[in-house]
Amino acid sequence: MQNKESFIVNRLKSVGYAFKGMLILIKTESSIKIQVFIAIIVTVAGFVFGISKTEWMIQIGMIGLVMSIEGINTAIEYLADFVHPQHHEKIGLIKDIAAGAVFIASIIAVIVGGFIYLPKFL
Ligand SMILES: Nc1ncnc2c1ncn2[C@@H]1O[C@H](COP(=O)(O)OP(=O)(O)OP(=O)(O)O)[C@@H](O)[C@H]1O
Repeated sequence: MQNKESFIVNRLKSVGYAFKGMLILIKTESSIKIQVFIAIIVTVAGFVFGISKTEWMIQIGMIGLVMSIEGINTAIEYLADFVHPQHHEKIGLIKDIAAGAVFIASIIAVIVGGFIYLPKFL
């Protein structure tokens, strides 16, 4: 019983740490602030254009995809600066690849956004 309780307490603590990490990300990273702003704009657009339930699910999925990869990219940047604060070609490569992942997700999100909203104007 004690084991089960400590399991639940540990899970709750982990959720708390993850929540703290999310707040740090939103408070300190300018790129994620821009993404939050875009997420608000497309959410408002979703209501204005009355997008379908499926379109909402896809839109929310895209927002989650971009923001979560941005979070991982930020963590990689912090880790890279921590393990090697000096300028190094490999650190630059690691950071560029991590940023490339965000770029891929963002391009996909823009294309998906086009599929959702362009027909509303045509
Ligand atoms: N220590 C380093 N050694 C080599 N190149 C680096 C180093 N730090 C950064 N760079 C290069 O500069 C670019 C920008 O790095 P930086 O850490 O400022 O990321 P950023 O994309 O500006 O991040 P942010 O999301 O915080 O705006 C990297 O993608 C990399 O090409």
